[in-house]
Amino acid sequence: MAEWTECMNFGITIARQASKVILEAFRAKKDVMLKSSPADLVTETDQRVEKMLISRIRERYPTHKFIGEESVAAGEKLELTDSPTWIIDPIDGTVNFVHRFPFVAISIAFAVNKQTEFGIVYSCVEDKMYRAQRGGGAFVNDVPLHTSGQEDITKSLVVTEIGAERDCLALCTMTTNIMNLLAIPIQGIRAVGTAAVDMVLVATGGADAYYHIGMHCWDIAASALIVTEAGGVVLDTDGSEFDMMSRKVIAASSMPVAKRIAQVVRAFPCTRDDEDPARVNNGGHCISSGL
Ligand SMILES: O=P(O)(O)O[C@H]1[C@H](O)[C@@H](O)[C@H](O)[C@@H](O)[C@@H]1O
Ligand SMILES: [Mg+2]
Ligand SMILES: [Mg+2]
Repeated sequence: MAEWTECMNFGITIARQASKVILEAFRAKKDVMLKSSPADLVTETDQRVEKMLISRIRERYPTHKFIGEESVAAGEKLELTDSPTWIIDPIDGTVNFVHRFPFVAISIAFAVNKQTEFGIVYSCVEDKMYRAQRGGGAFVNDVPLHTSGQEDITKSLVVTEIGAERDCLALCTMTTNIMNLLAIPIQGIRAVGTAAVDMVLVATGGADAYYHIGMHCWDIAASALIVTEAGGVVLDTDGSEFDMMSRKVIAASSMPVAKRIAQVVRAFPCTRDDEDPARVNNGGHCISSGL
């Protein structure tokens, strides 16, 4: 664990540097581009911040590998090997960034032998630095984090996102999931607009669970470790073992809450992050039945 502390501290330093670029652009006029749907946005700042993070890391750790959201969007192969790999979302919550909705985060995970060794989520506008090292606990601005430990789904506040999909199958699935959870009943549904912040709220105890279908490894790899190091549970939406490439996740305060959500929530078909998007006729996005 201590072996990667120096890397994590470097990640924290460059996240703070990148945040300055994001906050300066946050207030400025933005040129917005679309990716996989009318709600899947990217700006020049997303691309610039990712390039800045990767070049600074590469300068210090020339043998390390990268999985970056915008590098993959530009055609780079998404492959997690046993090599030390930085998994980066330069701006998580780009729709929020474009609208100046004050929740945008930099998410940086670091994996070796396909196991996440540390995770950093920097919520820039809030100035909250969430971090965790495997086996070392979870912290926000150096204060220890613990989940709520809630085991009763009827006393739970659940966070989710509608995501970027706008096809009928995805929208029907997402809204049906929300309706079925509310009918249990749970005490509320929230959506912050950034998967990374949604998920670290479970680590803070401010939410009792988060689930989502369709996000990517760079959205959640860091926050998944932060949740487990805060005493939480992270599973696939079908209740099986979490796999950061599956694009389906439940993060919860306890196993009973996680398992209860897995009983209710249904996923729509999604290509895995590590599947060749060329094999899928919609550019690697979640498959729509065209209903
Ligand atoms: O803002 P980005 O990095 O694109 O990540 C968002 C993702 O695109 C959406 O589909 C999810 O619903 C959000 O929670 C992610 O933050
Ligand atoms: Mg993201
Ligand atoms: Mg992003």
